[in-house]
Amino acid sequence: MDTHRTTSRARGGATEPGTARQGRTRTVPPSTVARLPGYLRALHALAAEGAVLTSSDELAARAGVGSAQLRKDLSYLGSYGRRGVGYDVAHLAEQVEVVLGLTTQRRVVIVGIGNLGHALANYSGFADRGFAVVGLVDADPAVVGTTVAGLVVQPFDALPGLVRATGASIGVIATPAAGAQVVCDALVEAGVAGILTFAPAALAVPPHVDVRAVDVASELQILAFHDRRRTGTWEA
Ligand SMILES: NC(=O)c1ccc[n+]([C@@H]2O[C@H](COP(=O)([O-])OP(=O)(O)OC[C@H]3O[C@@H](n4cnc5c(N)ncnc54)[C@H](O)[C@@H]3O)[C@@H](O)[C@H]2O)c1
Repeated sequence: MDTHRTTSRARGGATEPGTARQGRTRTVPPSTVARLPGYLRALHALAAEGAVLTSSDELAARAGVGSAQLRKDLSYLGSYGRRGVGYDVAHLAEQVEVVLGLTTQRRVVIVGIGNLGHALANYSGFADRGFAVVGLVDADPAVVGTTVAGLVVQPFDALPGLVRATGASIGVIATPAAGAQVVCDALVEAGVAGILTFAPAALAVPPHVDVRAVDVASELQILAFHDRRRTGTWEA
């Protein structure tokens, strides 16, 4: 995953609330923040299987990281596990959720209801992870007014009112790259705190807004690079 023009907030990682309350402010590094969703997914899977405790080896294996890395990451949360006992699955999941800001449900507006926008709007997995898709917007009159995933697609000029009325704090951009900055500006103007963009374009945002960019083609290019290096085919 590639991130364009992230803000100092995104670059600086997250502040762990428990430590701030205790008078110490511990910053969780961005690389650790990026691994926390994987730990949370593994913890939820363990909980669903009825596990009460887990070891760092087991959790690390499920999350696909080394156990030393996992222990280091969790130490930023003030969670060290108990020697010979391990980690309490429910408690650790709660700690990770607090750090990731998942204790309240986040509302999401999707702009661009084409192939990708449809798939995202219909994806049931967001609700399980603390996100509710509350609004859909498109610029094409043929798309506006249609119902997707139970929501009526709104016109572009309805975006500010929609964000305010729904209390959405995250905007997802699933438009072509050419229109992405205009959509980004409208989302910022409407008051969202974060933007997830799938459009392959660098976006400029003010410092109080975080941007995450999912650039699938770039990820494929990186895989191609590694494949080429492995097979030693460097010449064109
Ligand atoms: N479809 C995929 O699998 C896929 C994969 C990776 C990345 N992407 C990227 O995601 C984006 C969307 O892809 P897609 O395949 O869904 O495209 P699409 O053409 O099917 O849909 C784009 C939608 O955005 C709407 N739109 C265009 N300008 C707009 C604007 N200013 N405001 C509101 N709506 C606007 C269009 O009317 C259309 O409905 C593209 O940037 C694409 O590169 C798509």
